[in-house]
Amino acid sequence: MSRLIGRLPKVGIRPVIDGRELGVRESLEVQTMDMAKAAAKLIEETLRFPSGEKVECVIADTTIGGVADAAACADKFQREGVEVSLTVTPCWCYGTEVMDTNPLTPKAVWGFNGTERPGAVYLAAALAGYSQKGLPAFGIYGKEVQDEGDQTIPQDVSEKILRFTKGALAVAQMKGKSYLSIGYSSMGIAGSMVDVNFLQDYLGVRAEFVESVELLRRMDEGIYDHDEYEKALAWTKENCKEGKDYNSPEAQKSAEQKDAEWEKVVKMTLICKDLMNGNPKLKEMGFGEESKGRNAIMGGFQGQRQWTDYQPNADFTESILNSSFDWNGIRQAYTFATENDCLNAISMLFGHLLTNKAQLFSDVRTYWSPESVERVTGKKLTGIAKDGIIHLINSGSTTLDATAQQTDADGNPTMKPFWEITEEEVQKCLDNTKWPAAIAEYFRGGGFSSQFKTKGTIPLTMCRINLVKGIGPVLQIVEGWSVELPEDVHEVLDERTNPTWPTTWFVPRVTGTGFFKDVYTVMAKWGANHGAISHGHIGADLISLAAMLRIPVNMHNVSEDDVFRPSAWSAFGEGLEGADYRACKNYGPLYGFKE
Ligand SMILES: C[C@H](O)[C@@H](O)[C@@H](O)C(=O)CO
Ligand SMILES: [Mn+2]
Repeated sequence: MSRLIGRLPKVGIRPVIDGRELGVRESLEVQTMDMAKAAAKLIEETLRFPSGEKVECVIADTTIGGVADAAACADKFQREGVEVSLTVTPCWCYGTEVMDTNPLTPKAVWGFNGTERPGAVYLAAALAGYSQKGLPAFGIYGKEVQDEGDQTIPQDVSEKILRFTKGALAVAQMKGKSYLSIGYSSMGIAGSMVDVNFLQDYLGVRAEFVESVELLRRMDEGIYDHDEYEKALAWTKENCKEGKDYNSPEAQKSAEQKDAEWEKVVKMTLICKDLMNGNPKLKEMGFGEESKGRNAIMGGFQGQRQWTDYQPNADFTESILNSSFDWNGIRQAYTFATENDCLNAISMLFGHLLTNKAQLFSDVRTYWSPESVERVTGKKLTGIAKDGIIHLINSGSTTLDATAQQTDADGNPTMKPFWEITEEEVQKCLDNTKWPAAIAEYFRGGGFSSQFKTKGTIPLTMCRINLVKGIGPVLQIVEGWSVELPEDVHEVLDERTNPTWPTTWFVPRVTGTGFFKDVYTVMAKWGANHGAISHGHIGADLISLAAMLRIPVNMHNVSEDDVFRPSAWSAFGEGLEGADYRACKNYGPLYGFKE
């Protein structure tokens, strides 16, 4: 396994019970503990961290029948590094006496839907207590009544347990880590004006700043692993084939200049990794401070313009970091934004922590109506693309995994967590990517952009956090699919924009109403120039995660049945989206401590 940084938070399971001894408690001990064990088994057998390790659960030493038991459990959880709390019970318990009062731990309560003992009544009492005390908790209650001895976890319950746990673990993994800003504001892009207080208050993430000149210093002074550099350069020459040079003959660089640029972009990649997470090799070389890194769970590179006017762009660096492999083999993808768009990096991090997969970073560039496509290509869009497509494209930062050259068990194109990716699939991702010289009018300093197109049809979810003065952060989410256009249509559309960059043709799932009226409206409602795109339909997971972080969702196309938020959200009224805004405002940022 290849963990990038940090501790692995554990999931604490709290079996709560009716505390009345001499009959009631004793009769429930086994059933209650068994529920805890079943929940732990489900979580441990299903969930993994993006670094590949299995998620670990910690069960309280005893069932919890009153406040003394609850306190003993809280102590154990603290000792064991528990940062997520799931309470389970089949019976009546004393609501606030057995509750978990840690305000920073995301919480859920699963009340067994049976008839012999009132688990659901306890759930209602518990959730009322959590609401009254301002500690939002997710309530989990199966749709169908189960018999007393039934130890299975129904499908609807397991879905909710896993959705809650994935989101809560994402919250816990971010906490205490850093966003590493290399350079600062890029081309006036608001998302690159890193908002230190937003990171701190909402995510528990600190902002770390490094001036890009540090890359020059480390290159000039040889502060990188020289053996790794030789290996990386050889691998790059072997696997990263230069594409067509689209520059005018006068603007084209010589082969020697290009070779020198390749050497630089490879060094930049090594150095950015070291800046994020450190490297023991540097300590051996006498650079103790540099060897430590910045504890970064994500980062971004300004590039444009001061750096790129002068030096090769970081497209290679960004694409390789965001991929699930490099010269060292198959590994966890980094989360690394181009144009230092911190808000897009956070959106990518959400996707990465929820799916364990590498993420795409794109400009949400062009809405192509069927009419426009027909006008410029003479061809009609067909299949799922028939009502229009959105061109996702950007220099740098899109993972090479997004070539979608990996396959699932049924042979369909997909993107996978790194531990499921094979060497052959890595090779196919690389073989389907070319590296054309950067367009000189944008990138005077040169460099190489990754050029590929995403295979269709794979399910995708695009999301994006935006900061809105007066509200704070809001999250937008759109589920859809990649679509592959016939080569002649692709070429005409691609050549009109920047053919040196990676393209994903995206079809959002539209509903005919509101923000999802049609493809045009989805594009028109997008809140910024960038989107973070994850493989899979993960809108519901993102919605639950956003609620944990008190970030309202301003736009999504997830079915109402799949929207799962803390039970207190129902107290803010019936319209789900308006209630989400009111609830997030009421609770405020998770780490926004005020006097
Ligand atoms: C080359 C240009 O400056 C691009 O980088 C620009 O179109 C963007 O990506 C803006 O987000
Ligand atoms: Mn961009």
